[in-house]
Amino acid sequence: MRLLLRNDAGEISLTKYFVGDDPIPPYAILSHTWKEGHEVTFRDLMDGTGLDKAGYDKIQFCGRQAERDGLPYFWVDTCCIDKSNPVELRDAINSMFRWYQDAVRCYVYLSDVSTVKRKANDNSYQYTWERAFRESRWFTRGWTLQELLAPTSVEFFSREQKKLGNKRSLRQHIREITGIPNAALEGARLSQFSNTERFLWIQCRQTKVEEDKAYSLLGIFDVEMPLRYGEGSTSAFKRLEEEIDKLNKCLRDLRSTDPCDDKKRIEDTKGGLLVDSYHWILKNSDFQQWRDNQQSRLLWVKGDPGKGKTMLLCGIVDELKKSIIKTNLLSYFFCQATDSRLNSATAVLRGLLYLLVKQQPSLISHMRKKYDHAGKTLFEDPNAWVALSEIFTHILQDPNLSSTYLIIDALDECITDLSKLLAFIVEKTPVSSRVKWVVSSRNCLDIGKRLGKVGQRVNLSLELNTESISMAVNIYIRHKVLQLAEDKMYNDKTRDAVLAHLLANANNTFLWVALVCQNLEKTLRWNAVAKLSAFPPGLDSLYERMMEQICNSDDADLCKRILALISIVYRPVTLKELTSLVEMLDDIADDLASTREIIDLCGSFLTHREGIIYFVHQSAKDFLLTTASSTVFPSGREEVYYAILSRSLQVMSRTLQRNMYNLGSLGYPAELVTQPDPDPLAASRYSCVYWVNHLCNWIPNASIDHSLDLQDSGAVKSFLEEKYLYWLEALSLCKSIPEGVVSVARFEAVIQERANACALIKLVQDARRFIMYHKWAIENCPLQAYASALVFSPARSLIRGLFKKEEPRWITIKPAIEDEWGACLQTLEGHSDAVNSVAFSHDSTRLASASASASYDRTVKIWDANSGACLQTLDVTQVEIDVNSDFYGCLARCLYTRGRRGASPGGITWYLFLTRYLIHPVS
Ligand SMILES: Nc1ncnc2c1ncn2[C@@H]1O[C@H](COP(=O)(O)OP(=O)(O)OP(=O)(O)O)[C@@H](O)[C@H]1O
Repeated sequence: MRLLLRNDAGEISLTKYFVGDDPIPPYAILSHTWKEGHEVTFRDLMDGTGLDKAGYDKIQFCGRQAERDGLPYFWVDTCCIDKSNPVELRDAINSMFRWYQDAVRCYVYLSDVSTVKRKANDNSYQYTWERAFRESRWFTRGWTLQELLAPTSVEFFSREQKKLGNKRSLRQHIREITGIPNAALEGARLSQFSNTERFLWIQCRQTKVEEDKAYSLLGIFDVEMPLRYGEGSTSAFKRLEEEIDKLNKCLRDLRSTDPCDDKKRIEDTKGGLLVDSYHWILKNSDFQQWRDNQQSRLLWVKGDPGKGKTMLLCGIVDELKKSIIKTNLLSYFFCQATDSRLNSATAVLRGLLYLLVKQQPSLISHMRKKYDHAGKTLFEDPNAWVALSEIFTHILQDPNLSSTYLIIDALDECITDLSKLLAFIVEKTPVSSRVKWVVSSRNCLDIGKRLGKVGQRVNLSLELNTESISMAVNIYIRHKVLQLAEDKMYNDKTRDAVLAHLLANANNTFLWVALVCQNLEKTLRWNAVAKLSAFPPGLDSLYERMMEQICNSDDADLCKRILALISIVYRPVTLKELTSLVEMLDDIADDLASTREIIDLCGSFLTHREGIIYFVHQSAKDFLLTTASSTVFPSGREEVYYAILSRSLQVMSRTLQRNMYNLGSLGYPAELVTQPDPDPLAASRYSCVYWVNHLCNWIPNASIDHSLDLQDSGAVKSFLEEKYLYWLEALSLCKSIPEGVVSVARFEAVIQERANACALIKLVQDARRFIMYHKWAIENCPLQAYASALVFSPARSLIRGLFKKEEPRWITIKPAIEDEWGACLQTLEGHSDAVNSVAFSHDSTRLASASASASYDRTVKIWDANSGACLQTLDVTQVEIDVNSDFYGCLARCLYTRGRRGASPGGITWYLFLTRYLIHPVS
C-alpha cells in the first residue's frame, strides 16, 4: 500500500509503496463518495496537477484531521492506488477491507450533509443534519459498506468538516438506515453472521461498475478471487458464492471437533466454571508477565492431577475473550486421553486450525491448494500431521495474521504423537511475535525438558502458588457446600460438619472436593456426617475407598464389569452401545433411564452427558487400569476383550441387514445419507468399527472356556458368512470404510497366525480382496455392496457366492468376470490423467504415483498401500520431479488400463501386484 504524508508546511506527498514485511506506520483513512471528474487521481499527484479539483479539499481535510489526531500518514482511495496498473488495482481491491480495518481512524466525509440550518420549504425550519444524514448518498453506495464495518473507529463529518459523531454514538441511526445489527457495527467478527444476512446488507446499495457490487463483498466474506471486469454482476456474484461455498466445504471437512463445544461440554460435565476460583490468575505475576511482555511467548501451566488446570484454562479463554480486541484471534484445544478423537497431535492442530480459520476465513488460502487436490483425506490420512503442521507454519508466518492466542490444555493427555506436538510448539513459538501460547500439563519431566528449550517461556506451577490455589479451592468448597446444603436441605450442623471436613482434607485439590461432593449428593441427608469419614484425604485413597464401596454393594459385579469395559473401549460409548456390550444389562436393553441409574452407581468414576459415558476424570481411568486393575479385571484384560468381541458379534448379527437406512436407490450417495431416528445402528455402531480391534487384542486363554473361537465351525466364520456384506454397508453408513479395510487386513494377519482353520482363512482372504477391490464404490454409495461389488467380483469369489441372493435380479446379462481374483488388489482412483510412474516406499507401506509429465495432471499422489487411501497430493509445479530418475526409493512402471470397469473419465485402474515386495519395472 502507498500512503499520503502531510508535512509541517501542510504539503501532501505520496510515500513509497509498502510491500511484504515493510512496517506500515499508523495511518488515518478517508471514506467518501466519488464525484465524476472532480476527484484527484494518482496521476494528478504524480504530475503535480489536480490541486484545483474539488476533490482536493477532501484530501486536505483528511490530512488536517489526521494531524489533529497525531497521525502524519493517511490514505485516500482516489489517489493512493495507481489504477492504470491492473496488478496493483487487483491487490488493492483484495486488500481494501484490511486497509480500512488496520486504519487507526476512519473519517467519513459526507458532502451532502450540512450542519447549517436552512429552510426546507416556505414555512418549515425543521431540516436538521440528522435527516440529511439518513438520506446521505454514502449509505447507498457499495464500497462504503466495508468502510463502515471494517475500521474500529469511524467518525462522521459534515460538508463543513464538522464532526457529527462516530459509529458508536450514531449507532441507532446507522442501524435503522442500514439494517446492520449492532454487534456488527461494534466490531464483531463478520464470519459470525450468516451469508444471507451479509448479502442483505449490500442488496439496496449501488456501485458504478456492476461487478463491484460483488467485489466490494470480498472483505466482508474474507475471501479472495480474481477480478474480471466485464463479466457482469450475475457472473461476479456466482463466482463469489462459489468461493464462499468452497470455503465452507473446506471448513466442514477440517472440523473434526469444535473446541468451543468441547469447552462447553467439559465445563458442564465438571459442574460449571466458578469464576471466583480461577480469578486469582489475573493477578498472578507470571501470568501478567506472559500477557503484557511482548518477549514472553509461552506460558506453561503445570500442576498435579485435579489441581484445576483444565478449568483454569477455560477461565483464561473466557478472560482473553473479554479483554482482547475483536480483531485478535483466540484458538484453543482441550486434549482428553479418554477420547481417541481428542488425544492426538493431529487432532490438536486440526482443532486449533478450525477455530483460527473460522475467525479469519482468509487463512484458508494456506490449505486450499492441497485441499482442492486431496479433499477431506488431507486432514485424516496417516500423513495428516505433515500436511497440518505445514499449513499451520504458513499461517503463523502470514503477515496478515492478526494477533493470536493459542491455548492447549492437558498436553500429557495427548497420547498419539505428543513428541511431535511438543517439537512443533518449541519450534514455532519463536516464529511470530504476534502469537502467544498457553499450554498446560501435569508435572511431567519429559514435557518440562522439551518446553525448556523455549527461551521466551514463563512457567506457572500450581504447587508453587499454594496460597492462591488454597484460596481458590476454599472458595470452591464453600460454593459446593452451599449448593449441597440447599439441594439436600442440610441443617446448619450438617452443613458446618461437611464444610469443616472438606476444608481440612482437600489438600488444595479441586478434584478431591468435586468427587466427595458428588458422593454426598447421593448420600441421604441423615447419613452425611457419618459418611464423611469414608472420604480420606488424597485422590488415590479416595478412589480406593470408592472402589471398596462398589465392591461391597449389591451391584458390585455389574459395576466392575462396566468400569472394566469403559476403561478399554477405543472411544466413549453411548448408553445404548453399553447395553449391547454388557450381558448383565440385557434385561434393561431398552430402558435407558435404568442404564443411567447404573452408571450413577459406579461411584464417582463415571459420568454421562447427552447419552455418552465419560470418565469423570483421566485420573479415574488411570486408577482403574493400574492400582485397581486386579479388582476390575479379575480374569485379566483379555477376558473383557473377549466379552466385547463376543457381544459385538451378537449385536451385529441381530441388527445388521440389507438397506438399514431405507435408502431410495442402489446409487444413493453416502454424502446425502442422514441418520434416521431411531437409528437401527445405534446399538451396534461401536461394534461395527471396533470389533476387529478387540479380536486382535484378545489372546485366547486355554483356562477360560470360550464359546467363540477362530475355527472353521466357529462364530466368527458364521458371522462373516451371514453378515459380511451387511457389515460393509454398515461401515459405509458409519463413514468408516477406510477403518474397515485396515481391520480386515489385520484380521487376516491375526487369523493366519492364530487359527488352524483353512476354510476361515480362505474366507477372510476373499473378504479382504472384496473390500479392497470395491472400497471406493461402497464408500461412496453404501448399497453398491449389493450391486457393482457383487456383480464385478470373480465368479468363484466366496463372498459373491455366499451373497448371491442379494445380486440385483434385474441385471439379466452379467459382465464376464474372471473366475478368480486377478492380480489387481484394488483400484486407486484420483489422478485426472494418465500416470507415468509408481513406486513403493522401502517399507512397502506407501505407494507413490506420478502423473508428472507436462501433458498430464502434474501431480504426485501418495497412497496408503494397505487401505488404498490417498494420503497426499503433491503439486509437481512445486516439487521438481524428473520422472525418469530415482524417486521415492525406486520407480516402477506399472501396467494400467484407462477407464477399465467404466471408471470415471480419466480414472485409472492400477494393477498392484500381489508380490508387491518384489517390484520389478515392467514395460
Ligand atoms: N474454577 C473452577 N470452577 C468449577 N470447578 C472447578 C474449578 N476448578 C476446578 N474445578 C473442579 O475440580 C475438578 C478438577 O479440575 P480440573 O479437571 O481442571 O483439574 P486438572 O488439573 O486439569 O486435572 P488433571 O491434570 O488430572 O486433568 C473439576 O472436575 C471441577 O469439578
